[in-house]
Amino acid sequence: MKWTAVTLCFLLRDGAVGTQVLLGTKKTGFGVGKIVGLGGHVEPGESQAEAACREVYEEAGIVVREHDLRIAGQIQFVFPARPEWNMSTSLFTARRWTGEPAESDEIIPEWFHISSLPLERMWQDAGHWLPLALAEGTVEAVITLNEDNETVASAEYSET
Ligand SMILES: Nc1[nH]c(=O)nc2c1ncn2[C@H]1C[C@H](O)[C@@H](COP(=O)(O)OP(=O)(O)OP(=O)(O)O)O1
Repeated sequence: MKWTAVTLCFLLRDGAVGTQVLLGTKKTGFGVGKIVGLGGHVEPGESQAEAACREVYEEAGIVVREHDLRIAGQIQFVFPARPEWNMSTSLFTARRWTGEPAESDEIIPEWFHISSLPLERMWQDAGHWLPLALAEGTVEAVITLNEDNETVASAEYSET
């Protein structure tokens, strides 16, 4: 099976009323209209961490240094009806960065409380793995989508 290497990076900040995560509404491309994590394709010659930092900067104008990334796990997104969409996704979180989130051509960034994630506006599978990825451990998951490429056929995951 062919996997496209992609990343997702979740910036976290603590406020008076709990922890928030930076997500964003996708304006173009894959998952347009959905609220998603910042991230995207790993370019040739790039590490996954380098790609995560680059994508966060391109999508929201925020500078994250590689050593401030925490590895939060790995997800295989399987699209049996569109195998060319299969993605192997490296998850990261970060609590240190520089800059304020700014809208880009790709994303409208927005902070959300991790206790009230906008799951109804995200990929349906996010409810299976995102809360785990935002906790302190790591999550390993295989998410298989239905023929509609939207709803979840199966979700196998483990948390460490
Ligand atoms: N089922 C799924 N649930 C989810 O929450 N995120 C998913 C997903 N399947 C893919 N993703 C994420 C992983 C990756 O960060 C993103 C796809 O990469 P991109 O946003 O970079 O793609 P685009 O084609 O829009 O952009 P370019 O890389 O600029 O071509 O979608």
